[in-house]
Amino acid sequence: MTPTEKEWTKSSWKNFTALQQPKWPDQKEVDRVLTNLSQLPPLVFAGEIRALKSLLAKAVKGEAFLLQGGDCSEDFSKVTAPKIRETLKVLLQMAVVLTYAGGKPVIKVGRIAGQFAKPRSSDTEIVDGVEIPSYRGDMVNRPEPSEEARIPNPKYMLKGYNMAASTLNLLRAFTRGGFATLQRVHSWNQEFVVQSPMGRSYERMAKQIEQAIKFMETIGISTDNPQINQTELYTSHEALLLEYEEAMTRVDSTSNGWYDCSGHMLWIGERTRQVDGAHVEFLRGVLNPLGIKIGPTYNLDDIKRLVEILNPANEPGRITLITRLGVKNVEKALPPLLRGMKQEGFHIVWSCDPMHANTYTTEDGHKTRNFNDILSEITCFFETHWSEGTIPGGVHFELTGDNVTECTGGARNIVDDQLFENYQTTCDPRLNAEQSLEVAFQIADMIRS
Ligand SMILES: O=C[C@H](O)[C@H](O)COP(=O)(O)O
Ligand SMILES: C=C(OP(=O)(O)O)C(=O)O
Repeated sequence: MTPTEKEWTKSSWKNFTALQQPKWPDQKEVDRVLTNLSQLPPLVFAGEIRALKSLLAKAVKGEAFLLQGGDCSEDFSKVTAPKIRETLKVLLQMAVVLTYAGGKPVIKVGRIAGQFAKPRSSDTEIVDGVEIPSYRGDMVNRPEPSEEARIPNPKYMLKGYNMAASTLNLLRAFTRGGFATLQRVHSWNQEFVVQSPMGRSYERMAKQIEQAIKFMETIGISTDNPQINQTELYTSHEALLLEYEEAMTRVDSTSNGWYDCSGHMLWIGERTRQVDGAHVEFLRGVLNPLGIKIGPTYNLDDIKRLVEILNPANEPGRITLITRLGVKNVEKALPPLLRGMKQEGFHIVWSCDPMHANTYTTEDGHKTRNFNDILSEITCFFETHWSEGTIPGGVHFELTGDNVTECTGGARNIVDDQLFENYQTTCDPRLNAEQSLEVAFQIADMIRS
């Protein structure tokens, strides 16, 4: 049986194989948590989800650009006001750089307020010679390297809901309450970035924006409006834990459609996008915009089938294909994908994730990614789209507002031996604020020319 052969319900995914699910030790406790979750208020609203979808429909045509980014794996202990503010700042900075260069709206989507579950390559890992279960995200188990910490605990799903709610609450306050006003564009520059070459380029651009706003005010154009004073930041995460996603799925009373109200945009990962899998079955029935990760070993027919199943009406804005091919493969693997999908006439937002296929482990065991590889994959992504006549519609990053040392390279040229200095991620390496800004300026140069 493949998805679409039977009627969809929010639990029909249970008839299919669900990969990467936790092995909960106590099913009764899981059921209690899920009942509780299904009675709690939605985290986001159907109207907001629809608004994001219409913005993404613009990105299909090249009239807007998608910037998606945030933690690899959100950490409960870092759900604090300063951390949330720093992540927001870096996304705002990147967005303003891209808007200024590209001359089109930038759709800001955080990997935030729900990115608490991780698919893993292996169920176990060896720590100090002992085999223990892998860490699977804070909604499932704990990152500390002990057998006990790695036992899945269903109560963490409830905690994840609460963490997502607090994060969203603060994000809504920051984005609507004056913090994100373009009049404060200078203040988004982080202290540790200000003195760097990137920080100085940002300051110059911020000054020009400030002058433009002053000029508008001088000639009597009001700048007291939401376009200047407010912004929208949408949330996204990988829809991995199907029990949690099901519990957060509700019917919208205004449209009668089903929406997964755990986040605005959801994506399906490289490891769980089997055409006949439970994740595809679940996602085909909810109306949120969906991302699909595509790695270098993709099968073109599978991708076509996936898009048909998940978007039978070919609705623009519903599907974002997020290619994560790796610097070594992108030149070869991207053109046939673009041609194949173009031939079918699918409406797609094409986004580039230059992180996930460029990971390597250093001699002393740090998982990292090199800034130049990241940049080269992005460059090749843009150039290939331009030569194939398709539209590069967005980018997808693992990043943080903190001054971490997780990815090598960049203007400060972090080397392998320096990674230990401030290596904080619980899963994959993220760009720090300075590297994130640098990548935004590099993309800006590409789109400007
Ligand atoms: O973020 C993506 C995946 O969860 C991550 O890359 C998996 O890492 P692993 O290969 O160490 O399991
Ligand atoms: C797991 C992820 O990516 P992928 O499915 O592309 O490996 C991710 O983006 O967190």
